[in-house]
Amino acid sequence: MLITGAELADGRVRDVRVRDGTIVAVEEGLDPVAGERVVDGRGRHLLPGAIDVHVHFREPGGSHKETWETGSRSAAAGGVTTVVDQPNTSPPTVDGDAFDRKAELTAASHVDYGINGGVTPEWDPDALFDRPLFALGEVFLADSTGEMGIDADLFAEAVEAAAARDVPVTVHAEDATLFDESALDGDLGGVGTAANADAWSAYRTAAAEAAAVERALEVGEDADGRIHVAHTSTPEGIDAVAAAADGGASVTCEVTPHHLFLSRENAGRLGTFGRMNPPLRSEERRAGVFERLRDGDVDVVATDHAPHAVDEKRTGLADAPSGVPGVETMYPLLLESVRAGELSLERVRDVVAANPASIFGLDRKGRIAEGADADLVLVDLTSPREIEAGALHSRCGWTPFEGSRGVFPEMTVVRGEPAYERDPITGAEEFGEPAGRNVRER
Ligand SMILES: NC(=O)N[C@@H](CC(=O)O)C(=O)O
Ligand SMILES: [Zn+2]
Ligand SMILES: [Zn+2]
Repeated sequence: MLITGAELADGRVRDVRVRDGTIVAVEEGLDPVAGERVVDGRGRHLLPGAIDVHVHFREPGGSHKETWETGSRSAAAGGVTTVVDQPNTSPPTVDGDAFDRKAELTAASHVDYGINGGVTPEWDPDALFDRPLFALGEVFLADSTGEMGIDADLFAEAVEAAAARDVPVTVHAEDATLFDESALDGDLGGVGTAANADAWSAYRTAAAEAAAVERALEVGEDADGRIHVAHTSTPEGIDAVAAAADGGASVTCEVTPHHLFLSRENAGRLGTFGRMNPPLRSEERRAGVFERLRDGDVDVVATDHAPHAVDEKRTGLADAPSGVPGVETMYPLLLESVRAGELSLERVRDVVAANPASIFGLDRKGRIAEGADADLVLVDLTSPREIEAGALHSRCGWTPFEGSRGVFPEMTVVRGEPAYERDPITGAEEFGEPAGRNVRER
């Protein structure tokens, strides 16, 4: 495949040649060779495929919410070429058998993947570390979907075990002792009202995140381990990680599209569909998180793609499961911010591709350069579309970003094979055969 005349994130206009799944040339004036497919990239941008280090594809155990096939289809259509699946499936990915079972299901994946190992009192670290594990995580410091919250001692033990093998630990940082139980008492205004939806944000406080981030950083430092804080939802959490990193610690943080683009002001519209952990924050905190993305303290944007069925989300606040889908809309929303002049394209490239690749040691991924895997996304920054659930591919069938604008891929390529293509003229879509490969297999 030869992609001609596309602009790269740094402004260079280049032809990119792909052979046997690898980028073999990034040059000007390349001529097609016999039999080579030529893709006209003129007027478009060519970007590295996103590496989404935080998804919940729900299998095994939750196939009515999402499957490896539907989740990875959604990823490909959103320009995500590698996903990392989290362990709160059923059974949880905490031992060798559970890991192997999940690994079999990934045969349906349209994109490359990593499988994380989880930590519960029953976990089997030797069996997990023996396998092509992506990383530990998310390790839950408080209960979330799957009730995998663990205590301080087990957390320290897990971080030490990972540090001994130089494996990073992705942490869900909330401290349940600092949740405000009173926020869930009394009259919550009934299902579907703004007061009802907003109670979740009042309950799972910003202070609970800050305290847990501090604890994770301390434990990481004591063990000389590598800590990656998942879905950091507050400026305070991001600043704590940045300060520790400045002090020389091996720590990074991730933020989600929902904490960047939604706030408690959207609670009325979203109702229980806006319930997730950590919860939506004030508009002021949301703006602070976005500022830190723009200015450099945020290392990674990852989706925490956490699909639940519509009828599950429609129950009352107390019963609705936490989590929102997002794997297909992350790159589009960020690219729309680029189009609007709010973020630079290089910054977006770094947080979705280059940084996750370097933090998690994916040497062949996250960049457009000779010798790298040909994981590529072609986009037309002049053509945003309105986000509609009906046009997305997740099995869950809804999105918290309904009605927002996004710049969606024209084409997504995984190791040289088209995983998704949209005909810009007819709008018709095509998906390639499942091609996913464990990024730790090599
Ligand atoms: N974020 C969520 O609210 N839910 C996630 C679990 C998690 O990431 O905490 C899920 O798996 O549903
Ligand atoms: Zn989490
Ligand atoms: Zn998660």
